[in-house]
Amino acid sequence: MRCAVIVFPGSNCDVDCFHVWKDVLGQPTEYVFHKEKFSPEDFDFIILPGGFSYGDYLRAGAIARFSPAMESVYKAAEKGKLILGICNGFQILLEAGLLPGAMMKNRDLKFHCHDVYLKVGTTDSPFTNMYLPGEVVKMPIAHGEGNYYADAYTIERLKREERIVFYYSDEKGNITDKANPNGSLENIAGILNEERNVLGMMPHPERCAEEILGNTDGKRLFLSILEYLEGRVKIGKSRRS
Ligand SMILES: NC(=O)CC[C@H](N)C(=O)O
Repeated sequence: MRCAVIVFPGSNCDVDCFHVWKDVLGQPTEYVFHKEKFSPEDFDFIILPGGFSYGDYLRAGAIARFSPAMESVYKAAEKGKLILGICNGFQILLEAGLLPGAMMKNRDLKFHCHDVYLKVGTTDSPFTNMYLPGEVVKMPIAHGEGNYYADAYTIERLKREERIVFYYSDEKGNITDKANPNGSLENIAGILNEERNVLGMMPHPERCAEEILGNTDGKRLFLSILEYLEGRVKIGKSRRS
């Protein structure tokens, strides 16, 4: 299944994402420079990687969302292609309006770089079908602007439609303020769009997708995508009003 990793000026997780899809999962993978456009038919899956696109000037993701490649990302999203935004990629998806809400600076104004526990909020998605409902996993975070905010109506809707994919939790899965590294509303670490083909998440699954890294909890996210793209799982069993 063909994957594009979009490279913005300042991306720094592009190589890791490329490596996971290409070498760990053995799938065709290409870099697409942010100035290039492509057709929705060219790829099955698109990654907006982490980093500091345009130096995080203005707000993280605020400039990158105007890149020519983003026009192609919009079109691909509309056609139902899978889009995964990790960290800065999530910030870009928010700025682009492909996901609802906004990121603010972490509540303690510090850059957080450490492992976190995450409670899986839904397995009914192309990205999380290989996890168990309510499972607790561990992934690294590394960001200064991960404090997710949305208005009360949007939060209510995200919950009702089971679009909160990961919550920051403690090791036992309790969603507490202490386990919240950045002040995100409802401990939100990742969300889906309404159609469930776009996921934005602050933790880095590509940094925990191989034994050699001491943690493979992120690998199942990429395996879930492959399961879905190869037609072995269907989504839409459990949800939506
Ligand atoms: N790892 C990343 O993607 C860096 C995140 C980012 N631009 C921030 O500090 O908020």
